[in-house]
Parts: sequence; C-alpha cells; structure tokens
Amino acid sequence: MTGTASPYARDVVRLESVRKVYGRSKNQVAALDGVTIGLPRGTFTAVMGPSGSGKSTFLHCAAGLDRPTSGKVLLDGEDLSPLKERELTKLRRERIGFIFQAFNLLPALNVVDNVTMPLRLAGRRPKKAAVDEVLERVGLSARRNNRPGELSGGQQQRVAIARALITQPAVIFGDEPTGALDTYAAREVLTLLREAVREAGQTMVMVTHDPVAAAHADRVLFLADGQFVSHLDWPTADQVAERMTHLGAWGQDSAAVRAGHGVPR
Ligand SMILES: Nc1ncnc2c1ncn2[C@@H]1O[C@H](COP(=O)(O)OP(=O)(O)OP(=O)(O)O)[C@@H](O)[C@H]1O
Repeated sequence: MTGTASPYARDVVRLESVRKVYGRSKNQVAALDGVTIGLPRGTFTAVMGPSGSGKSTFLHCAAGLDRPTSGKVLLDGEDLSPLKERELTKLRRERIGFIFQAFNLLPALNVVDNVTMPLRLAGRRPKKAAVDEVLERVGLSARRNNRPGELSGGQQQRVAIARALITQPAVIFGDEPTGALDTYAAREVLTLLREAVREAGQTMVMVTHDPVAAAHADRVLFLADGQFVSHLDWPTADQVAERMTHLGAWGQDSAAVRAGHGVPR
C-alpha cells in the first residue's frame, strides 16, 4: 500500500455504521445497531456478549454470509454491498476461511480430501507441498488418510483449521470453534489459531462464550444489544469473565439487562 492508501488500509475487515434489522414493524429487532469497527491485519479478535447481543449476526454480516440492512462491510477495502450472490460466494470461498463449532467436515472424505476441498471447489489444483505443510502445522501428518469418524473432536477441528488455512484467506472466522471440545483439545486448537496469527500473520475473528478461549485473542470486543460497548486488550480469562458479568451475561442479570434496554426496537 502507498502513502495515499486509506487510513483503514490495515483493516482486513471493516464495518461502517452496520445495522441489521430482523422482522417488521413492532416485531423489529435491531440485531446490529450501527456498528463501526475495524479488524486489523494479523490480529486475533474475540467477540463476546450476552445471548442475543448480536454475535452471530455480526459474524454473518462481517463474513458476507448475510447482508446488512444498512451500512457497509469492507473486506481488504472492497465494499461487499454491490456484489451479487455469485460474486459473494466466490469471495467467501477464496478469501475467507470458516471454522465452526460442529467442524462441518465431509464424513466420507479422508483428511487430505477434506482439507483440499476449498481449493478444488475454486478449480485450483492442490499442491502436495502446501498440503503437507498445512497438515504438519496442525499436527495431522500421520492421519492424512483417516476419515473424520476415526478422529477425536480436537483432531477433527484441526482438520477444519487446516481446511481454513490452505487457501491462505484474508481472514478466518470462527463460530465457537472450541464449543464442542474438552478443555485440553480446546487449548490445543486455540494455541494453533494463535500461532497462525503470530507466525503466519493470519487475521482471525472468533465468536465465543468462553472467557478462557477469548483470553487467547489480542483483543476482546464486547457486544450488548447490537452495539460494541467495550473492549479489553490482552486480557486474562478472569478479566473477561468479570466484564461479561457486568454486561449481565450470566445468571439473572442477563434477562434484566435485556428487558431493561430492550433488544427489540
Ligand atoms: N433470522 C432472524 N429472525 C429474527 N430475529 C433474529 C434472527 N436472527 C437473530 N435474530 C435476533 O437478533 C438478535 C441477535 O441475535 P444473534 O443470534 O446475533 O445473537 P447472539 O449474540 O449470537 O446470541 P447467542 O449467544 O444466543 O447465540 C436476537 O434478539 C435474535 O433473536
């Protein structure tokens, strides 16, 4: 980028005044209520917030899976709003990686074929060296011919991480990527994600309910009622948990906060 580049050029993902409204008239819900935020290249961001605060909606809008009601989403400076469905699908396939709680692997395919699926869908021939490297990175070189059903949950999620990394996407979005894993496997997966950011300059955005998972991020953003209300840089899990408690995320406070501020608009 040159000196004339936008001051936001380092943001891989940028949302500007994004609103996402579901429903009609008095049943309307502003799931995102005017969100402006930039996610810089090579950073690991966790998004937390009480149930119903808009985390999934944020992820879906930021990843081009859903269109905002108003406002803009930019990926590497490119405005997604004018893109047609086919162009969005291509962009998601080629420039965005996804990791889901439920792994979403194809059960009939072995590890290598699952990992290389995004390349083949994009009409690109997988290079053996690149596949070997990504399997090595996630510690699955010895399991390359196994099917998902023959792997543990943590190993399956590592296959999904390899599948996300192989296209060298601009950004990887994780939707509760450790939600189905035990503590040990979750820590392994988070360490891998952290390394992909630190060593390979990957940009990573993860929605999570788990303060321990969030504490692996550089920055934790807190959503409440469709707006980012605060953040913590390099927090401990305890600091994240405390902030969540203040947002009324756990226990009786949660219902009180939602009833008080009213998520529906
Ligand atoms: N398709 C939809 N139709 C109507 N309302 C929706 C739809 N999707 C989400 N909402 C509403 O938008 C708000 C935000 O939902 P969202 O799923 O983004 O929250 P969340 O923070 O991800 O919640 P959770 O932690 O429980 O998964 C909620 O009030 C929800 O009921």
